[in-house]
Amino acid sequence: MSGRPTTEYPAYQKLQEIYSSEHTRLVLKDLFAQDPNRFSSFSAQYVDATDPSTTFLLDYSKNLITEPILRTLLSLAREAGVETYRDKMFSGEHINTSEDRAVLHVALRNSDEFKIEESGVNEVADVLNHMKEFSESVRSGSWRGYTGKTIDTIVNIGIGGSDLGPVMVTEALKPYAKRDLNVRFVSNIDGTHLAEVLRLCDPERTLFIIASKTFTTQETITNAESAREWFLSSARDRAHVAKHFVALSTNTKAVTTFGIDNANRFQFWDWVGGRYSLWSAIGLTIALYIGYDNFEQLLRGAHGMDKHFKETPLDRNLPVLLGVIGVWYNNFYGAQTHVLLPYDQYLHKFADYFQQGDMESNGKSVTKNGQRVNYQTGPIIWGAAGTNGQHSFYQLLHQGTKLIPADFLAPCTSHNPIGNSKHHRILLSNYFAQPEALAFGKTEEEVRKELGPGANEALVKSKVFEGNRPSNSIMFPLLTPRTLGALIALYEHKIFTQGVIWGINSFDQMGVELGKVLAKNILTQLNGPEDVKGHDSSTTGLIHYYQQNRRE
Ligand SMILES: O=P(O)(O)OC[C@H]1O[C@H](O)[C@@H](O)[C@@H](O)[C@@H]1O
Repeated sequence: MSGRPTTEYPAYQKLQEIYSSEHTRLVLKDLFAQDPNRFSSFSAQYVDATDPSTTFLLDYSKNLITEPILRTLLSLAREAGVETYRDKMFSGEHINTSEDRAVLHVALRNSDEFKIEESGVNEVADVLNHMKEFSESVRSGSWRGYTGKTIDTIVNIGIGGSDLGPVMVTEALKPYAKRDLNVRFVSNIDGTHLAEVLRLCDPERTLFIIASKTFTTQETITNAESAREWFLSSARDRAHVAKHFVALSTNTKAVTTFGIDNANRFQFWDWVGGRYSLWSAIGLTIALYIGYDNFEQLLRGAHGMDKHFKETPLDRNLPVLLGVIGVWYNNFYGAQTHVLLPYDQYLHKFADYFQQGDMESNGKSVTKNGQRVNYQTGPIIWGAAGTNGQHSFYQLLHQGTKLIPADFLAPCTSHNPIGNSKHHRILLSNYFAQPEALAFGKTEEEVRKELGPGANEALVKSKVFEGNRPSNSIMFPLLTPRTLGALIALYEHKIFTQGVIWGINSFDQMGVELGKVLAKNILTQLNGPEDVKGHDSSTTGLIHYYQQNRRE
């Protein structure tokens, strides 16, 4: 994150040479045949230092790497200053230079271990207590709505980082949830989202959580105002808002203006980036759903990974290993995307979550010093829960023309062992089979043998799997709050590592601004064709079409 283009580091140039001279010889089948110990050399077990039951295995042996390549990739991380910038982050230095802010999501889950000087850090424990008290009163039924009834539905209104984290985690940790409490999410400005959720709510028993770091986000404020209107059409008296609306925000003034009691505001700070905020007050919906103690376990799990990232030498540092291996494909093999494939239905929002986490962080094309990069930065992140993907897009993973590095994740034990774990064994057999098929493929010779003499030539070719498609596999005993915390932090620090290597600022998001500004202007021009001014002919034509065809 020094802002130096990554191509200037000696290790980068060395990697370029290695790639040019060796990549045709990097064949997984051969690498495994040559080294019977490849799995043990290229895998590692993570164990939380204070809770050995929080553990996972990372197998990175099915990657197109050798020891010298990995060593050179780690040299690149060192030359780019990953260790220095990691320490700067943990000590509260303002590494988000464009916004002059510290980057301290690690302080939100710090059980007092790392000493961090930054205003607000000493308030973290108070906010957690506030969240504990509040979530316990709602869950126990002592918090009552305006007619004296208990709360049975939480509606989280927020977008981006104020939505995706709570959505992903409440889905992932459903087995720990209070099942008689419904959680619903409204993010999209499309009135359909709010309308369909409100249809499921009883105003006497619904609690709205207005989640917005800035409390100025158009979608969230508009949805919150409409929700308040809906609520007041039953409750009538504005004084009842206090029992049904709480805010999670850094913006005290805007929350008060909205009419939310200061006692019902949960504070956080500008050093928490939206996409790193589920650990802050933004996690209130999570605490309400799974209980504060489980929320705390989630924080502890992340803290364990923070310690690992901070203290482990780079060659055994799991986020760093994932980061540099990703750089290898992204910058040398020209891979454009990275796919996340959790074989756990509870993790079905994992890829959606890390689309923001990764793409908003590393989707940048200038360095921290303002120089246009002449190399690739953040990959396109996508994915879906296994085995569904196998029946849709895996065809392209196996036989398409693109290289798509993949991460496969799975629990050894299911929370739902129905049929004596029959389902889970089938699920896992697929989890094991897919990376194997991707890596080792199926040769023409094997296909011929299978089809027998005289087989149609085109058919033979179409059944060949070239293989040599890389993947990481991550396995954990059970998806617990603590394990999930560790896994999320693993990916957060991977993203950090890559951002430092690419010399970009992973912590601002200027790219979301332009569209917002244009939309505000266009909103004032939608009445009639005479209002539409200052656009290209395409935009003008589209707005005119809308004006001619709307039925309002
Ligand atoms: O929480 P807020 O302030 O409503 O922001 C919601 C989202 O807005 C923008 O799209 C970006 O800044 C995101 O990073 C952020 O998560």
